[in-house]
Amino acid sequence: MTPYLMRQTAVLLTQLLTFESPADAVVGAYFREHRDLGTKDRAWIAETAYGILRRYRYLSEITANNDEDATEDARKLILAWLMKIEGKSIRDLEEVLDERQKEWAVAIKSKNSEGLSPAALADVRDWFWEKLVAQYGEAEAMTICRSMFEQASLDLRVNTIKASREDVLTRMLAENTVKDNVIAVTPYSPLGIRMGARLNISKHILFTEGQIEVQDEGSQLLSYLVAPKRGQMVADLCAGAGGKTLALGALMKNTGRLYAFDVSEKRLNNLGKRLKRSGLSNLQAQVINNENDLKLKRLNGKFDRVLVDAPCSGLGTLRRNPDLKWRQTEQDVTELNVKQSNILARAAKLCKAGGRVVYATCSLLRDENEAIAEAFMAAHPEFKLIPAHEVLAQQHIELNTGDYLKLLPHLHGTDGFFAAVFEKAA
Ligand SMILES: C[S@@+](CC[C@H](N)C(=O)[O-])C[C@H]1O[C@@H](n2cnc3c(N)ncnc32)[C@H](O)[C@@H]1O
Repeated sequence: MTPYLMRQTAVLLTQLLTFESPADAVVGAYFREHRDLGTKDRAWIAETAYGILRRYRYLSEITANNDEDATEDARKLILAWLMKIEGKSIRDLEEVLDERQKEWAVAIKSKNSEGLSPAALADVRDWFWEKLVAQYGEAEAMTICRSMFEQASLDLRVNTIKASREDVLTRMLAENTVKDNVIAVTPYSPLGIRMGARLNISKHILFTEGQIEVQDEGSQLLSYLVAPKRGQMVADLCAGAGGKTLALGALMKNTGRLYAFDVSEKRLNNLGKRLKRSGLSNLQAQVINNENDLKLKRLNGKFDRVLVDAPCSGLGTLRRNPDLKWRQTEQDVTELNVKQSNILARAAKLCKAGGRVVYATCSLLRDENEAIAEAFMAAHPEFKLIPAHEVLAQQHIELNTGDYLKLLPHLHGTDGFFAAVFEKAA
């Protein structure tokens, strides 16, 4: 660490802590504006800033920031991060600190976690903590929150339209793609590869040629839960940039018809770019105004499978998006619940008799998960719940989390996901 790096990180952190935009967008824009920063410096700045976002509440409480000077507060947070989380001593940092910063360091050193609330120790907002405790109990809620302090692994999905997992693994091992070959198959997804070390895969030839995609193992499993068959009609109603759509297309072996809908043109454009690499030709993307868009009407009752990867709080992805802890409010979740129910109800109409609807989120909250699924079943007696583990077992994936698929980072090594499979009476 140098005074220069400290300054750069403090400026970036000050922007991040306004919580006006998603952290990945802020960091991306910052690096585009500071092209002079070298690779190592960028890595240090990004890792420090993300680390602080993960531990923001705890670090803020022990630095007792005064909120008067945002850059000064950011510098205190960096110091607290280095000392309390990275284990640096005042002596380690002495050379890079000015006199005032040394005083801050002495004050930070004297602080411990005594007197901090459980929510502060879990590093989440009170409302989220209370919901987690009500669902999981205090001990597991703490384990879940702490598991989100870790960086997520980099998971890849092999695109079976173009390659096999064996071939990709052999090639990566042969060329030493990851230093020390910290690379393995994923425990559950038959198409996943997990990289133990972070690297920029987007320039790798296997990526540019479309043989691999970046996709969390949990997200890969959701596509298996949809279990589309060759030649079927499948809709991805909230396709976004198409992480799951592309996986579905590959599972369909590029046959049948796959529709990708989303309200965001920008996200569907990103899907377009990924589609070119994928080699899929069975996919049609369409922007809709909302789930009641008239464009969907002619498709009522036509689909064998409908995936609702619903807009959600994203609170299962805090390892990757720690800023969501501070940006999402309880009110946001209540508003999302209305959208989630409406989109799921619309999916029910698109589904044909004997077909299936899969409802999924990357949230940990009952309000966005079980509560939506239960209300759906109560309002739609023509649908029955198919146990998720049975659907996975039929595809030789041994993973039993009960009738619903419920993935948690500390148990499954994936992001937090929820999914329910509903089948419409024939
Ligand atoms: C969880 S994200 C989807 C991620 C995507 N399936 C993937 O795997 O990359 C939810 C998506 O729902 C979209 N969305 C929000 N409201 C919608 C609506 N009423 N109808 C369809 N899509 C909607 C958002 O634009 C967002 O892209």
